[in-house]
Amino acid sequence: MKLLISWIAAMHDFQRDEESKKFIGVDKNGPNYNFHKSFFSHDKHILLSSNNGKEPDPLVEGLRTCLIKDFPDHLVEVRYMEIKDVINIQEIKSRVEGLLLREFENDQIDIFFSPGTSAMQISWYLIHESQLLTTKMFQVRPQRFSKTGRAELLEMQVIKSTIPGGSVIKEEGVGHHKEDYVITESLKQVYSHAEMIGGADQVTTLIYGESGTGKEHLANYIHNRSARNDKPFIAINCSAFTDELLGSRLFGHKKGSFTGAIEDHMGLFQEARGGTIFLDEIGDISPYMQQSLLRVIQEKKVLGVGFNKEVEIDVRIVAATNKDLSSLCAEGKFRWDLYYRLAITELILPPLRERKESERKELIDFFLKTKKITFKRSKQLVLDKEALRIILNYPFPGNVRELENLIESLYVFNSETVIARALPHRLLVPVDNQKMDLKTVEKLHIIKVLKVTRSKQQAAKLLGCVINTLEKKIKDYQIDSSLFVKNVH
Ligand SMILES: Nc1ncnc2c1ncn2[C@@H]1O[C@H](COP(=O)(O)OP(=O)(O)OP(=O)(O)O)[C@@H](O)[C@H]1O
Repeated sequence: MKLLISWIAAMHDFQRDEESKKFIGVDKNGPNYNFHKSFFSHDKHILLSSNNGKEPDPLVEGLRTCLIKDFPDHLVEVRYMEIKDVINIQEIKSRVEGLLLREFENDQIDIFFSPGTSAMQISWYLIHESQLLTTKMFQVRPQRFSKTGRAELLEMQVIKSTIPGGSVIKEEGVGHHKEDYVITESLKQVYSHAEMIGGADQVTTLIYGESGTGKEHLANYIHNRSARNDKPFIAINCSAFTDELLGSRLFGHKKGSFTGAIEDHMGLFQEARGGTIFLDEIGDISPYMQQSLLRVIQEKKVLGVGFNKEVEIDVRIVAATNKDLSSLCAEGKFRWDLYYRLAITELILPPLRERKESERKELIDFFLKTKKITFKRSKQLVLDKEALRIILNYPFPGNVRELENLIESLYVFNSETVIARALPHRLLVPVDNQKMDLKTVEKLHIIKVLKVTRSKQQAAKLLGCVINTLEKKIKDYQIDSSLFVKNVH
C-alpha cells in the first residue's frame, strides 16, 4: 500500500477567529488540504495528532471530516501519538519510529514534511536517514512562493548527509533520574550554568565549595547533560594519594615499574575515555603533579609510568576545590597556567548554612523520601515540629553530606516519628551553651564579612580597620581565608 503520513499543523491547517484566537474551521490553503487538492495519489493518508486520543482531538477529526467530504474517494485515518512535548525530538522520533517500523513496515511510505513543529520535521529527517527506510519526503511550495503561480510538489532528495546512518539522539539525563538532583532556589543559576557547560564540550570547569556541598554531584550533572553521558564518569580525590600513586592512578603504570606494580594498569584518563574525569581537591596536588597534569591537558596525551609511548586521551575534565586557587597561585603554590586551563568556566556552590530555610526544608524532605526507598520502609519518617526546628537551626558544617547522613541515621533508629530527644547529641547542645565569648563572636563576624565581601580589602573597610589589623586577626584566629574569599587582595 502507498501511504502518505503527515502531522497536522495547528497554526497552518486551520482558520482562527481574529479576536478570540479560537479555531473556526479548516484552512483550505493549509498544507494538508492543499496536498489533497493538488497532489494526492495515495491509497491512504494517515494524519498524526500529538494528543493521546483519550478524547477525540477536534482539530484532527475536523480536518479528516473535511477531507473525506471534499474528496470522497480519498481514504483518511487518524493516529494519536501521545506526544507530551511537541519540541522533544527524542520523544517524537521514538513514537513515529514505532509507528513506521511496526504498523507500516510493509508499506511504501511517503512523508509529507511541511506540517508540524520544527522538531517534528527534524524527526522525520532523522528517521529517514538513520533507519535507512525507503521513505520519500515531500514538501509543498505554496503558490505565492512559486514562479509558476501554482503550488508545487517538491521531493526532498538527500544527496549527501553529515548525519551518520546510525545516529542516535540521547535521552535527557541518561543514567540518572531527574529526581536525583534537588535544585533549590540558590542553586538554580549554578545548575543552569552547569547545563550550558554540559553542552559545550571543549571547556574545563572548576567547581568551588566546602566539603559536602555537592561538588561531585554537580560534576555528575554536567556529565549527564553532555554528549558524553553514555561514557564513564570517573571521580578521584587527588588529596588522598602520594605523588607516585596519584600519577599511576591517573596515567597508568607498567608492571614492575615500581614496587607493588604487579600488573599493567590502565590509568583513569584512559578508563574515562570518551567520558568525564572529576578531579576533586585539585588545590592539594604537588607542583610536580601540576606540571604533569598541565602537560596532559595541553597535549591531550598521557604517558603511563614505565611506558615509553604516549596514549591519546579524549576526556572532559571537571575539577573541584575548597580552596581559593587564584590565591594559591598568587602565593606561588599553584601554577597560573594550570589554573587558567582548569578554570575556563567556574561554578560556586554555597554552604548549606547559607541556603534559605525553605531550601534546607526541601533537602530534608528529599532525603526523607529517598531514604525511605533505600531502607525499604513502607512509611516515610516524619519529623515532629521540635525536631524539625532543631535540625533547621543546626549549622551543618559537613553541609549536604552531613544532612543526608543525619537522615540515614534517623531511619536506623526510628520507625515512624522522630522526636527532638531522638536527635544526635551534637544537634541538641543549645547554642547558648556553645562557646560564645567576645573573641569567638569577633572571629565569626570577621568570617561573615569575608564571606560577604569576598575580599580582604573590602572586609577591612567594612570592619573599620586597616588591612594589616585584619590580616593579624585572621592569623591570630587561625581563619583559613581561602575558604571564604575567592580573590584575596
Ligand atoms: N543538590 C543536591 N541534590 C541531591 N543530593 C545532593 C545535592 N547536593 C549534594 N547532594 C548529596 O550530598 C552528598 C555530598 O555531595 P558530594 O559528594 O557531591 O559533595 P562534595 O562537595 O563533592 O564533597 P567533598 O568535597 O567532601 O568530596 C552526596 O551524597 C550527594 O548525592
